[in-house]
Amino acid sequence: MRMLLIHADYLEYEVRDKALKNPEPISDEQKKGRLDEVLAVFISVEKVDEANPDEVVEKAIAEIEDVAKQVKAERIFVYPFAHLSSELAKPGVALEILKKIEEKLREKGYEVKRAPFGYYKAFKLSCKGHPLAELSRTIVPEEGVSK
Ligand SMILES: C[C@@H](O)[C@H](N)C(=O)N[C@H]1[C@@H](O)[C@H](n2cnc3c(N)ncnc32)O[C@@H]1CO
Repeated sequence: MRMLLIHADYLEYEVRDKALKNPEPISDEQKKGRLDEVLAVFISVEKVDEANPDEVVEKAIAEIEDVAKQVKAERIFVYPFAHLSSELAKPGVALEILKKIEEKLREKGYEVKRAPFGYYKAFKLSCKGHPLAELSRTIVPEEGVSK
């Protein structure tokens, strides 16, 4: 999994066209979204993650929470982003992993939004520009370690 983490004044998106034949079904309300004072997390789920999705979710939560605490962000925007890797996981697996990340961050008390999966989206992002405002993380499941 590849993550780009941007601490921002705001992130807003608007759904445009389908980017997959069967994108995630969404309500009219989900066609636009915005969060202010947010840690935006752009995530590419990778093929290697398919070996142990639960472990990758746990590691992603730990990394995201570590950065959120450092930048004192209480809102997190989980943003599916297929452009951080050339070895993408299948859409079905990727969506399940992204949903689990969203749910677990919410359980930890963060205000969380997740941008719709499987669409082209316009977005506006206002990066704060401080030294920790732009970070990236790479997460891989342990080789062959079964739970
Ligand atoms: C296109 C661009 O504007 C938009 N931002 C976009 O990337 N859309 C992606 C993700 O929402 C999702 N998607 C599919 N596979 C994956 C994956 N492995 N990991 C993350 N997202 C995925 O499906 C879309 C097409 O790849």
